[in-house]
Amino acid sequence: MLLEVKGISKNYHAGFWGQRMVKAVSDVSFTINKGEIFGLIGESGCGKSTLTRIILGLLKPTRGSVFYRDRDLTKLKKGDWQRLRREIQVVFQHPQSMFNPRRKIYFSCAEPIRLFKMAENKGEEERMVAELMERVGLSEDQLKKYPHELSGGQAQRLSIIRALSLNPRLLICDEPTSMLDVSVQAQILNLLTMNKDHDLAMLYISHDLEVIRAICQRVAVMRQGEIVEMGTVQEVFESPRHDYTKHLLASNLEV
Ligand SMILES: Nc1ncnc2c1ncn2[C@@H]1O[C@H](COP(=O)(O)OP(=O)(O)OP(=O)(O)O)[C@@H](O)[C@H]1O
Repeated sequence: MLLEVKGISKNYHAGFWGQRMVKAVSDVSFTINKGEIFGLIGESGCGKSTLTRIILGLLKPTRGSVFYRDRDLTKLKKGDWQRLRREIQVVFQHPQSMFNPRRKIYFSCAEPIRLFKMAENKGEEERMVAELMERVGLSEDQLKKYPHELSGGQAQRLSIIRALSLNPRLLICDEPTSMLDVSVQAQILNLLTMNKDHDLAMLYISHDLEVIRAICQRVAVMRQGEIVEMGTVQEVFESPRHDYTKHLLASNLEV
């Protein structure tokens, strides 16, 4: 097992005086195995972002633990996180947020190479960046551009390749295709799944049932902060047990 989310709950204090309590996530547990793609389906506001931020150590849970290779991520110190950052990468819905808007694309592509001291010298760094560009099918001219000059699909392809270039063990994908055209979505999914044989595990968060069905092995359905159903993709899609899942599948609506 690579990741174990164990009894995670998160309450927020809302309202002007913080007197109202919002239960954003309630007692959520699941595991992700090495190399597995685990899907999390949920409507807007069900607590997906809160959960993602807890796994990434950006938010402390009210209760529960997140074990990554037997270490509790909720108790890690900053220095320990720096070492783990390379192993746990994330791809967001808005790829532009991964790039520094004032620096050219080259800067952002070379950033992880510099951060993790992956290149011996400038020449090697440039070769590594050029290789990244080739892997996503973008010309090297794009490196001289600024992030806002890239299309959403180009930016997402780069953010994925940038994350994968660090050879992470876990990739958290938070609605990576929801802002993109259908034609571009397929490219993104190909890029994500081409690394399948490299033991890369993924937490794939989406409201797109078709995508989840196509790429995941197991799936959890989340509603109002709780997991209402979990199983293999076959179990959940072919014999759903919970009314909410049945409703989602029957209406075949995007959540
Ligand atoms: N800082 C906060 N203070 C108070 N309530 C919050 C806070 N952040 C989130 N919430 C509430 O917690 C619940 C879960 O929010 P969260 O952002 O995790 O959901 P989500 O599934 O990621 O939604 P979306 O897809 O729209 O981002 C929502 O009801 C939200 O209003």
